[in-house]
Amino acid sequence: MSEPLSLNYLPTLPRRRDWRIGCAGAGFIMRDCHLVAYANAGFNPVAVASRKVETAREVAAARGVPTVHATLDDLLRDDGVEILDVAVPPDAQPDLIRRAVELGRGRLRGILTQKPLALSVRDARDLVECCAAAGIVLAVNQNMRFDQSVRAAKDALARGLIGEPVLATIDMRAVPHWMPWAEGLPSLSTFVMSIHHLDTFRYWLGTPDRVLASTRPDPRTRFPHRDGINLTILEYDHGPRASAWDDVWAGPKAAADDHPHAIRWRVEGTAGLMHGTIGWPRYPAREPSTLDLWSELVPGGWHRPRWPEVWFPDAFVGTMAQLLVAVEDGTEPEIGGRDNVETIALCEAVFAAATEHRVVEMMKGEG
Ligand SMILES: NC(=O)C1=CN([C@@H]2O[C@H](COP(=O)(O)OP(=O)(O)OC[C@H]3O[C@@H](n4cnc5c(N)ncnc54)[C@H](OP(=O)(O)O)[C@@H]3O)[C@@H](O)[C@H]2O)C=CC1
Ligand SMILES: O=C1CO[C@H](CO)[C@@H](O)[C@@H]1O
Repeated sequence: MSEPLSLNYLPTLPRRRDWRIGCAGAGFIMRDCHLVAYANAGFNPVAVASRKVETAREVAAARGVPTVHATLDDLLRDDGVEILDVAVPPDAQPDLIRRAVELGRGRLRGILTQKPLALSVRDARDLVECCAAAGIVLAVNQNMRFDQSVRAAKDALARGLIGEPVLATIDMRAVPHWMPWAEGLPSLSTFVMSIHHLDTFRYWLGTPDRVLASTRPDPRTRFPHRDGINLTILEYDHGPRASAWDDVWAGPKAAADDHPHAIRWRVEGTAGLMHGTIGWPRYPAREPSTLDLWSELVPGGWHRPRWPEVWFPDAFVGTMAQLLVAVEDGTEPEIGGRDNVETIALCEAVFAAATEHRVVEMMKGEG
């Protein structure tokens, strides 16, 4: 093996680390990913609220957040909060954001929402317009773009290291832990899990021109749902094809003892190829994602750069950083609400293609 290839996989950090962040939601992702990452990065969460005050109290004590508000509305009214960080169920998020804009107008500088921004393009677009009209920067925690291997692959693509992209695939054989709020959502795996992979394809290759998809329920998930295992093909008129197998069943769990769950990705180009793994299925163990690259343009055979950071929780530095940088520079965030509207549109297209058994054409520039 040759010298490690130097790929840019880290986020750009803001000049100020002490932006005062208010945390709306205190569930798994806020407690174990957002707040852990912010502590590591030296960010400044000043207050937290949850639906139940006890949840917020526990998280504040565990993660050292100085102020607990009794209600979410109290947090949204907190004059000391400059940046709002939202992590509540997707069907509760739009109303919370609208209320945050109403109560934070003239004070709040930015909002970071969890993915999906909303469960429909219509709602997502409305949130973008509502924040823009109030002068609040809207960014989305669509954080697979900050998975270290996904980001490094984007750098390799942008530098033309594998030539023109031909085929990209993501093969997921892993079991997400659905939260209770997932029951009753209009879509399960498309908007909660596949969205990561669909957004990654958009990040690497852009928005596709059309979508083919198939879905079936997941035998492990006991509540009624339409989209469980998702099989998706994306077509780009300029050439590339992308495909994800989001196998959230992955066989009986006991079989995984000898054949561990995994997410593998691969991108082939006219002058090279790269493939990698996503370490998340081993969470909470810290297993870094990986990338191996071979290119006609980079001498030395296979390159296997490695890094210590992991997607969960380290990538959550990047999603907050992109918002803070945008607020400081007066620019659109790297993953702005407007961009995420197009990912929601892609989720809608995949869900329609799979459930209505038809090829769906994408409208570009949805945001
Ligand atoms: N980007 C990523 O990689 C990930 C994103 N997520 C997203 O983060 C969000 C939260 O997920 P997660 O932390 O796993 O879920 P949890 O169920 O662990 O936490 C949910 C949080 O939202 C609150 N909540 C529940 N229902 C409502 C409601 N109707 N209105 C307002 N608040 C409510 C809960 O309050 P209380 O407990 O006090 O009742 C709790 O604070 C989801 O949108 C999910 O899609 C999740 C995992 C990974
Ligand atoms: O990455 C993820 C892992 O699975 C979760 C569901 O359990 C998703 O919500 C999440 O975004």
